[in-house]
Amino acid sequence: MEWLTMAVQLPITFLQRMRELLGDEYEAFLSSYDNPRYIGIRVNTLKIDVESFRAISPFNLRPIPWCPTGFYVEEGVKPGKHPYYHAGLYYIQEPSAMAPAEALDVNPGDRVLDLCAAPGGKSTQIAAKLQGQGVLVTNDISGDRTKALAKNLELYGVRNAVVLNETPERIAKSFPHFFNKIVIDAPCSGEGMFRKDEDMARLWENDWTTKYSEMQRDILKTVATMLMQGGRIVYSTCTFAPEENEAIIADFLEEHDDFELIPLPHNTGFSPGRPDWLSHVTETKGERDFSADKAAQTIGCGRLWPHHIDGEGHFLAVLERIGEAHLGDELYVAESNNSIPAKPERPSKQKDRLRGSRRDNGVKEPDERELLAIWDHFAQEQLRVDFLGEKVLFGGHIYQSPVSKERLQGLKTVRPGWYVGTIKNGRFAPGHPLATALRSGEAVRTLRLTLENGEAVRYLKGETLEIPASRIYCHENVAPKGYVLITVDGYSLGWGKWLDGILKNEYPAGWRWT
Ligand SMILES: C[S@@+](CC[C@H](N)C(=O)[O-])C[C@H]1O[C@@H](n2cnc3c(N)ncnc32)[C@H](O)[C@@H]1O
Repeated sequence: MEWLTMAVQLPITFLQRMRELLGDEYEAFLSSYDNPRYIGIRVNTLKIDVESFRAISPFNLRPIPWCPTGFYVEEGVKPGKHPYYHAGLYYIQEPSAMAPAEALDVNPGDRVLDLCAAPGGKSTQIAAKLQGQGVLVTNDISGDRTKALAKNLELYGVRNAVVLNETPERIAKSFPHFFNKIVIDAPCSGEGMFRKDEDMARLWENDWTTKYSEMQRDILKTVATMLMQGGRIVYSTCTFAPEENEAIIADFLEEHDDFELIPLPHNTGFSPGRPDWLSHVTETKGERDFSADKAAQTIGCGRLWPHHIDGEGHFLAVLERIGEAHLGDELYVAESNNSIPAKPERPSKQKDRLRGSRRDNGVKEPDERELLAIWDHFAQEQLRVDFLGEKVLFGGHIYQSPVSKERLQGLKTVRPGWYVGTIKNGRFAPGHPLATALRSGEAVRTLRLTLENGEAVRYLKGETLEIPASRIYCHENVAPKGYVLITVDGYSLGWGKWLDGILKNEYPAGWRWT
């Protein structure tokens, strides 16, 4: 393959196609590759509101026009190297990539599917819009990538997400007409990311548009079966090729007369879709003609161009299913009664009972109900939270799940919900994600660390800290001994265990500051 060397190396066949399509605009497009790439952060409103973050922000912030919680930070700053990043106060995200979740128009209580979700940029953005109410089913076909997805959801303190590692077809069988919002951030040829990620340009092949467009068409068709009437799908790619963009939308509209395209506003940096480029698809790929009516509608799609806006190349389209959505009244979808018992047993009694039951017959393990009761007791004694959803035991761990167990039956589930902890030797050991999703008043003991004396970083490095009892803030008559929620300036970081002036560090080894 031949290349043109700019600040990045660009494939010549790609540039020839862009010259043909863009005409007079081509030179401006090409010179955008010599501009620096933009770094964006998005404030996590599950943890802090935008104004409060602006007041404490360690970086200069410039608003991103299409995302009210998104900001550009200056080149050279390292937003991933700050205790506030470890507190999940913001997500580092390419600015254009913030557009699709905004167009999805998510509200608390919605049932949302993020089908191609790893590493979680859109999922964390959607979760912030849900504000803990409703359900987010987040999925990726790559098992490896779901690990980063789960970790990001945990870092950002998401309480109502299920993480799956499935094919669209298998999810569709379990969730027919279940969702009212779906985002498909489709696998694509990635042409819009060449400036940000040189590997994308290096690996690009001329036939990728054909390969990916077949995949995208199948995904969109399958996903439509999971959307309820009145629901909305946002389809997005980070590529320029019309085969993967307007052509996918025109074909979909042709085959689904119960859907309409909702035109995107073009006042926030979005350029219109390019119906005129569909003839290029027909000519070069020999594909059938698009109906004039459906083709014309694709002008309502949105394109983000690197020579028009401060961000990389993106495409998005909003599709709505005609009809009215009926979500029901529950904040969560799970139907089971999950109330915490009024008078839980003391842990010591539970421990005796569990040990006793093993002694009686030599083999009996505590059953699920007994283990969940230990979690109930911990929550009752140590936390000040109204837990929503269904508590479930899964792979030896306890979760609060926003959907009923039956829904997930047979699906490759990475996380059935919010991981709250596990039972070890008859006692509840709180999980790290329980801490990251708590606000400072929600645990009975809190320790506030600050940036100034370096204690927050020492905690994040896994060090044991000497802390006098007077610094442990305790609710009511609770003693300082026990699990303590550690915060930086009041924003949760993780657990510590305090005893006699020593804070044992419970920050997980894999998350540590290096
Ligand atoms: C553009 S990336 C997603 C980025 C993500 N939405 C974000 O904002 O962080 C596309 C993802 O689609 C996944 N993928 C590819 N084919 C898929 C399929 N058939 N079903 C679900 N996910 C798929 C890939 O593993 C990849 O992680």
